Amino acid sequence: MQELEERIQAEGTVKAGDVLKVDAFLNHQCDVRLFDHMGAAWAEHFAGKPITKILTIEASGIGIACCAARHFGDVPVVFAKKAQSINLDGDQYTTTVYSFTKQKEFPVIVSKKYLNPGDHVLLIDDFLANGKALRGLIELCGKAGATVEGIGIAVEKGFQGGGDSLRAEGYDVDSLAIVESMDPETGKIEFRH
Ligand SMILES: O=P(O)(O)OC[C@H]1O[C@H](OP(=O)(O)OP(=O)(O)O)[C@H](O)[C@@H]1O
Ligand SMILES: O=c1[nH]c(=O)c2nc[nH]c2[nH]1
Repeated sequence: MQELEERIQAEGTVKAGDVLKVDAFLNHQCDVRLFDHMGAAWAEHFAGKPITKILTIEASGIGIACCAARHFGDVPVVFAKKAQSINLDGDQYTTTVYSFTKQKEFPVIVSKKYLNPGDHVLLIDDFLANGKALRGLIELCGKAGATVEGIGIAVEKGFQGGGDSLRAEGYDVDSLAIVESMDPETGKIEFRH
């Protein structure tokens, strides 16, 4: 998606440790017009799939998933929580996920009320790196008996391999920008096309 690549080139910075910082528009300050265009792009890619629900993971996926839902007939958006809460009641599907940016394991929790065997799920997230977050969401869908119809990602870091492993397993992964390489010394970012 040209618009997203241009924003990354213009406003993204490359940090040590394979971190791309795009918090000016994607995952701290949020450009909802861009999010809306991203939702439209996924709707075009996944047209014809019987999507009944969007599933994401807190925190950064939530805003993007909500904007995307407007392009999928306002299907419900469910976000997996990364902490237990007194506000979480009843039976839950749970697993654990290693967080790339926080560098520790988190529980990942969805109430059984909000993920069901009849659901055809589109997974949405801001970043795909090693694929840990998506593996967690896929596991929760498996536990619920829900079908994963596809995966929509804003920025995939292709060199970390998570997306390619999922594609090799047959998942339809639509990443709107795939970073092939990035250099913290020069700041140069190259995309896969
Ligand atoms: O493919 P992976 O290696 O799993 O990396 C991608 C995940 O990392 C980030 O989450 P993180 O927990 O770092 O932070 P967040 O709270 O900003 O969503 C991002 O939002 C993805 O969910
Ligand atoms: O802002 C972010 N930058 C990254 O490089 C990254 N990788 C996973 N999650 C990420 N979030």
